[in-house]
Amino acid sequence: MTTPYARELEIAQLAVQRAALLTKRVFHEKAKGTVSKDDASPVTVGDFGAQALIIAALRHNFPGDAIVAEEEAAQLRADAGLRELIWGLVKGTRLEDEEAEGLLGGGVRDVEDLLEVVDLGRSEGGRVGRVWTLDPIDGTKGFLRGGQYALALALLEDGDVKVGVLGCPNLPVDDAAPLTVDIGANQSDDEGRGVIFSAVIGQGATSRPLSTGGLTEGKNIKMKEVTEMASASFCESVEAGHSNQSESAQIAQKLGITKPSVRMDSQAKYGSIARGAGDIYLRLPTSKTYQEKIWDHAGGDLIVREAGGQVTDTKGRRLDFGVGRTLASNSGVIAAPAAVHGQVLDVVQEVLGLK
Ligand SMILES: Nc1ncnc2c1ncn2[C@@H]1O[C@H](COP(=O)(O)OS(=O)(=O)O)[C@@H](OP(=O)(O)O)[C@H]1O
Ligand SMILES: [Mg+2]
Ligand SMILES: [Mg+2]
Ligand SMILES: [Mg+2]
Repeated sequence: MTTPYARELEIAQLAVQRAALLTKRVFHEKAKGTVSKDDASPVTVGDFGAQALIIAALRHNFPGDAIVAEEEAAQLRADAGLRELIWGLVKGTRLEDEEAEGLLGGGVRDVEDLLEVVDLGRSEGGRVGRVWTLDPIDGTKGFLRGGQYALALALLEDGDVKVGVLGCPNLPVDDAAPLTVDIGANQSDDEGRGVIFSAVIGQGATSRPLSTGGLTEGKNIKMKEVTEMASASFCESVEAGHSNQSESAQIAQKLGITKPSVRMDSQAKYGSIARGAGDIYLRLPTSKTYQEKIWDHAGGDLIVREAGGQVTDTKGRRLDFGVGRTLASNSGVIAAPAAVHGQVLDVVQEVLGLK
């Protein structure tokens, strides 16, 4: 019998690996084709290009599955220059290994098809059936700033995360490399950087170097044991608008944490704590109206849980990916080693006045 989700995992990892070739090219270009979305957040030719390449691989391999992806083609339909720029990048992006490229299959046919594949990610999600969540560049602000970013892909089945893949081109390959605090900019994908984190439900979590060809061998990863809070630190967002940083400082103080938080963009935070390079990921709501998006958390949630962690919101509920495109029934995120999650949750609730 084959291992459950083996094919989904292989395709997801290869699709992320191929799309990372494109995002790395854009990362090194000064002009990244940035446009502003309706909510004033940025999107680049890298986001659109990576979304097109990953969805083309899913369309070919799993034609019946629904896809919930972050970007949509409306802005490309209105801007011929922008879509030609993206098409130029997409058509030239192939894995160096022909067998791996063959497995992905299909590809994007032409500019018209580019718009079509991007818009295949408009599913409303939900509690029934197979749904892929895709964030082609998670941490676009980090990507623009020269910080961390991630290509994030996950498979939900009936609302549960079954497969999670995070490609992090700017993180060290070495699982034991310490996280540096000055991590909000000046990151690179030089030699020794670029990693894919993956997990399948019930099968543990792995990391492997991001390659330009086929998949390299993976290693199992585990969260670090936190024996005393004084030696731990939080891993948090860079953008002050994405997580309440003054409340997290109070929580750290109450827990006896003295080290400064490691601020890092994107789901690279989940990957970093899953491999034991960081300890605890905290994301505290900044507004009552913002709803977290499922593509910002699905992959990271499974990778951390499969590495020995627990992930809940600030009310202690598991993240619910089955309610649509957002985590409408959750508020904030606490990801920590299972043994200390309860202790962190207690203090979070005390500071937020939730108990
Ligand atoms: N107001 C608000 N509150 C919370 N979260 C928000 C908010 N606005 C945006 N986002 C989402 O944050 C995603 C990036 O999260 P990060 O934790 O990496 O943020 S940060 O860049 O480190 O600050 C980012 O993902 P990308 O758009 O893929 O970059 C957004 O989806
Ligand atoms: Mg995101
Ligand atoms: Mg994104
Ligand atoms: Mg975005």
